[in-house]
Amino acid sequence: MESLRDCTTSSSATSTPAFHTLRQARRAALNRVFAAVYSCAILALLYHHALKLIHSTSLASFFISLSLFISDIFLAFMWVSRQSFRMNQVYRSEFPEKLKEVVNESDFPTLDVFICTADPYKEPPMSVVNTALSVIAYEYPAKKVSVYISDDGGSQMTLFALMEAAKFASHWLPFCRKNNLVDRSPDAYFASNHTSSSETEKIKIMYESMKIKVDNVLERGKVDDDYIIGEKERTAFTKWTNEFTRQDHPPVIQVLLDNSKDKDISGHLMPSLIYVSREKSRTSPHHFKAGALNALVRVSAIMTNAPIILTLDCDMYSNDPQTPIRVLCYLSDPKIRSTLGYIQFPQKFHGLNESDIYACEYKYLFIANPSGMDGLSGPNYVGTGCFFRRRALFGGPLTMISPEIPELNPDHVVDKHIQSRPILELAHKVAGCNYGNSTSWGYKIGFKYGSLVEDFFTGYRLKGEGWKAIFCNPKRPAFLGGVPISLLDVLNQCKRWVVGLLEVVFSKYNPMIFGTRNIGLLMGLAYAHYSFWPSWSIPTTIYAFIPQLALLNGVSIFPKVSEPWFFLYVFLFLGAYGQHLLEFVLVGGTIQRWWNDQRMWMIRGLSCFLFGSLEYLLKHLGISTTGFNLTNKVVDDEQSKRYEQGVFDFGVPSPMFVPLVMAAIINLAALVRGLTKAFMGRKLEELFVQVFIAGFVVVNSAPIYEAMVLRSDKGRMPIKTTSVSIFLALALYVIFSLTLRN
Ligand SMILES: O=c1ccn([C@@H]2O[C@H](COP(=O)(O)OP(=O)(O)O[C@H]3O[C@H](CO)[C@@H](O)[C@H](O)[C@H]3O)[C@@H](O)[C@H]2O)c(=O)[nH]1
Ligand SMILES: [Mn+2]
Repeated sequence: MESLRDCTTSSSATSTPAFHTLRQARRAALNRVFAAVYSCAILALLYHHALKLIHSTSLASFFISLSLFISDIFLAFMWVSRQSFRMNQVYRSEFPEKLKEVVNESDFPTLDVFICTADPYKEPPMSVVNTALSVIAYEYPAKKVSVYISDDGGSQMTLFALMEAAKFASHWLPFCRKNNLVDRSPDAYFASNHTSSSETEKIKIMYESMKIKVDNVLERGKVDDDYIIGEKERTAFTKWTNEFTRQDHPPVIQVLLDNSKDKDISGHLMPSLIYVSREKSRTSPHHFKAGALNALVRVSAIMTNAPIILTLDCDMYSNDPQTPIRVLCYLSDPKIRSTLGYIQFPQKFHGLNESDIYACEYKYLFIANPSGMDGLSGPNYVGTGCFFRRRALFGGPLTMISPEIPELNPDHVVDKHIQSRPILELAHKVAGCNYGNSTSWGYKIGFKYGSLVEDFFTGYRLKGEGWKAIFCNPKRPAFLGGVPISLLDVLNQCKRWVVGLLEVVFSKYNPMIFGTRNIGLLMGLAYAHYSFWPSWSIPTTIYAFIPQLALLNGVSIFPKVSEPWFFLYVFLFLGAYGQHLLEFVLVGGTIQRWWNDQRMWMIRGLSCFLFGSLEYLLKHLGISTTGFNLTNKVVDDEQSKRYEQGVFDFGVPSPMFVPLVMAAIINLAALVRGLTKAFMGRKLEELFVQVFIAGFVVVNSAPIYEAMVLRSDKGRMPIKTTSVSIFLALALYVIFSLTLRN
């Protein structure tokens, strides 16, 4: 890194062109004006609610008004905090080509890549292999790249797959270089429209046979003797004794490629590839992914100690071999270097269906909002596709916190060979499960413990320490990951996030207090917006049931169409939805995907946000212990066919579906009731807003009705869920009606 700094300061003296530029979004001013107008409308609405509360005539009407008031306060808070993303959106461009002309390769800093995996059955080893190969094949000096795989599953199958990958790499790397490939994940390449030649066929056969071997091993559940060829490999597998389980085992560190001596078939050196499975013991906490990353920070410090660290999830392969050079465009800039903690690329996905039915693209979370935070002090860390300065993990820019041994220091120069005895011994020691426990790892240094969204929490804490970050969103996505393709997987993932976010809310680092004080009002609000995500469930649940139950009982709770307040509601609704649609389309979304995005917000509000909050409560009270439930990455054929057709997958019963089905039923009933009244000639003036909301929910619930009544495939709504929900919806109706009458 030192050398890079030298080279760029000297080149900037001769006024080299900038390697990156920044542009402010043109609509910032417009956004601010709209924000001012919309704020007035919100204040008027709250005033209207206050009046209604004061003038309520019965206990029931008081409670209804109160519930609407509370919902709108939450919506108002979410709206206000969201404005922080809209105040100063910026767009960046980088010029890697220019950098390559000016900076010498030998001055490039070294790079340590971390890839996390945790379970061979939920995260297929072949997907880890593809991710690993895609970064091993980076267009970056091989001598400067080391790829570390953290295997929290402690699986010999994963190690075996990576051994195979190391062998395959010696053919794959020259092939990529020679044909100048951009798709360097073999799976992505072979699935793409590639040119066919005898050479391609040969390498494809090689790839397929590796795949068959790896899948065979996975099927058998262990690595049979006939698959083990070399002596070195045999010794590696002897670690898997009878006592070895994934929760209880010694550390395993295996150097599979060594960039000081291993060459590919064309005689070029290859990057290092190192398998690490940290020690596990049932009696010591392992802190899930944050723990795994910290173990890698330590092990890599001992072995290579690169100043730049790239973190990747096992399913996020590189989609552009130039990415590290793009990153250098920022890291080499002396003007921003001193406080630059990390550079985050957006999470983008392959294999989304056309209308993205589950809205897993998370356009706001991964694209629109980060460019807003980038105009402040930088995007949040999203766990993958992020280049860190190693130094940023050791205290603030001005207040370096030294680790307990000098070898872990970010400045330490490794002067021994990675396979030398002292290095391997120390690496095993720092991969020990008790190693981090008595030190500041996870609290003051490294990735931060204490939240299931360790990424969100770590990025936020780094900002608090004074680090800045950059959002880098090139046209060709730098990384591509997989998305869950069944509704339950989507909701479970989001539920875990909710638990993690609430852990941040109820810690001493609450963004509204600690955040606004330490990282500025707007940044604090931005982090607050995320950490209060679960609170969406409150307005969503209230709006999904109260107006409709009131409608079923013929009680009007919103302004009449002829009243001026009605227009306030119209403005608030159209303003919010209109702005959402506009922003969504501006970041490249289609109208259909926008529709599904807003639908998923309703769905999440009634399911994972609600259940996640409950789970947090149980965890907090010590009643349950939720851990990091991995997102499933294995797909069955039928399921993926349904996904491709854009059909919702319910399949297995889950309590999270119950409120969804209840809402679908109650809204349909309310709509029918409202419409029959209208047909019978009664004026709907008083009930119009309620009928409209019911209608809106019904339209959004179309896939639920279909799954309940029309479908017979395996992804249909389980009968059990439907019947429980019908019963509960009836009960809710009866209770509500009785309360209204008393
Ligand atoms: O004990 C654990 C648990 C998970 N992981 C790894 O963490 C990554 C993310 O897990 P996944 O199940 O894919 O979670 P997602 O919800 O899809 O991931 C998002 O949310 C996580 C926080 O909840 C972040 O860590 C991720 O980077 C972010 O993409 C995977 O590579 C896992 O192998 C571990 O290494 N050890
Ligand atoms: Mn994931």
